[in-house]
Amino acid sequence: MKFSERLHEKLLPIWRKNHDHPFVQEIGNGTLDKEKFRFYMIQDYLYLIEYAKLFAIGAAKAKDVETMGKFAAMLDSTLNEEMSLHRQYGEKFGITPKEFEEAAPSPTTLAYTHYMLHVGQNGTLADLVAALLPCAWSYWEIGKELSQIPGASEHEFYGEWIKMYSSEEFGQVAQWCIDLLDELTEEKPEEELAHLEEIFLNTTRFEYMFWEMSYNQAMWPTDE
Ligand SMILES: Cc1ncc(CN)c(N)n1
Repeated sequence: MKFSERLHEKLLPIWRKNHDHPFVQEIGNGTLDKEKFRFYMIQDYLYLIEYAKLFAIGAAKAKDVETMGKFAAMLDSTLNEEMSLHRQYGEKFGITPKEFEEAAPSPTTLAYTHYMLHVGQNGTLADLVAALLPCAWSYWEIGKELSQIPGASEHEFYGEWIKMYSSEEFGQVAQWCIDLLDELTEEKPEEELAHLEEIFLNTTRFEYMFWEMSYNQAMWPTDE
């Protein structure tokens, strides 16, 4: 069994929870409160700045030029394609790119990005890919599922978001990460696989926390 198949089987219940989260469901049926989406966009922009750095670290840790090139391309597409979606929503909300960049990260954004970068900087290339894979894979699954809802991709506000994450190009990035992790884990001892599974599980849980944080627009507790 490929390692990605093992991960998929094991983590399906958490993924189901992610897909069923009201934030995701309400994007799908077009009823999500725009203030919640605005909050999410800002936090997600900050998240993606840090997430993109993982690709740079991946390029530095890669063992061959082809893999380096792939990581470089993913860094570019995150900054210039995925984040341009956020900048377009920013225009609708009256948020400039500079305001996005200068916004304050929430505790969940900080915890999630710091965890990923810690694993990416201190672990192996397989550790890094295990940390970033739930981000690419789960969004692709969510995008595909929401795109099956009649009219969802054409929704006047949330349609663009669904189109981005159900797109062929986004799917190719997720598939490349899946294939790379399978390649890197071939013939690896169980102890190492269990360690990778734990990393994957942790960022999968962070994905859930990110939906939850966005739905509740959760920042730091106030001092009062
Ligand atoms: C929190 C989060 N996770 C994943 C993705 C998809 N790159 C995203 N935009 N935001």
